[in-house]
Amino acid sequence: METLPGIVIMGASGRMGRMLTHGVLQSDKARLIGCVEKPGHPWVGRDVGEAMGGPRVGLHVTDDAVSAIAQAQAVIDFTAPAVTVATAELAAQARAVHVIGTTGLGDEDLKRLKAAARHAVVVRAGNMSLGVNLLVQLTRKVAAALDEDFDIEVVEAHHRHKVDAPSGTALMLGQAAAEGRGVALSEVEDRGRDGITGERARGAIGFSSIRGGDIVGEHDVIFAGAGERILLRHVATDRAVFARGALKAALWGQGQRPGEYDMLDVLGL
Ligand SMILES: NC(=O)C1=CN([C@@H]2O[C@H](COP(=O)(O)OP(=O)(O)OC[C@H]3O[C@@H](n4cnc5c(N)ncnc54)[C@H](O)[C@@H]3O)[C@@H](O)[C@H]2O)C=CC1
Ligand SMILES: O=C(O)C1=N[C@H](C(=O)O)C[C@H](O)C1
Repeated sequence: METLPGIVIMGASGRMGRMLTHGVLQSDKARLIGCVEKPGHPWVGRDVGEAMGGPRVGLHVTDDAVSAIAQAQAVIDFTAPAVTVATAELAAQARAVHVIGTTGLGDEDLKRLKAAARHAVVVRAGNMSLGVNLLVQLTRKVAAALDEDFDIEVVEAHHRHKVDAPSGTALMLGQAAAEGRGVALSEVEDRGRDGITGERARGAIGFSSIRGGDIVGEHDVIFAGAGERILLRHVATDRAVFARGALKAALWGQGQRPGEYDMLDVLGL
């Protein structure tokens, strides 16, 4: 069915790349037209189905991102900041929807994504699951309802291979809490406590990160007052929740005007 949007997966052999490849292959709403890996990766040149340990699917993994993306209607990208910024330029040239799950992007990276979004649809979120995006909205509401007598702490836990901290999700939750309180996150965030830190600053939003084993992704937002605590929690047990959200975003983005969007736009939350 040539009319279904053609999707390219960046970082196809990664933890998320495999989930995404599987998800698009299973979908009756999209076609998998490209799987990209970095030059020299052992999967390059192999059939992606076989590389994943299953039957052949007739699509070979490539390291030629330029040619793959030129044919795409959407590119799904859960890789690393430098790869994502380079991919944004290719997706913009192809006018393809760029769905970005990559976290750990810096201010300079974000500027370059904004530039790409002048020409194409860019959907970016530190977490693409329905549950976390709902939690973002709940966090904003609870933070707006409580004053600074309630201390806000965001605690996240991930697998031992994760390279960035705090997680992209923790930052989304911290941002929502700050917006609920009507303050700038940059003014109140408190990261990486160690040593004699002094008492907690009133109004601070604290972040803590746990890394270990195969934890998929867990996030708590704690509102700690005198004599009571409210805990909002999301636990991901299967990366398929992120892949489902990313595919939904790739399909939603077809026909949207160029610009920057997030999963709240996609999910209508
Ligand atoms: N927004 C969300 O819902 C989620 C975001 N993430 C984020 O996605 C990113 C990737 O996470 P994982 O899959 O766990 O990492 P991973 O390390 O398993 O996968 C990254 C893949 O990108 C590939 N890659 C590196 N350079 C490349 C290049 N030039 N071209 C093509 N591929 C290249 C690597 O070889 C690797 O296979 C991280 O930033 C993570 O935080 C992860 C899960 C959910
Ligand atoms: O690296 C991961 O694995 C995850 N990264 C995202 C994040 O940084 O929040 C989303 C999810 O929690 C898994």
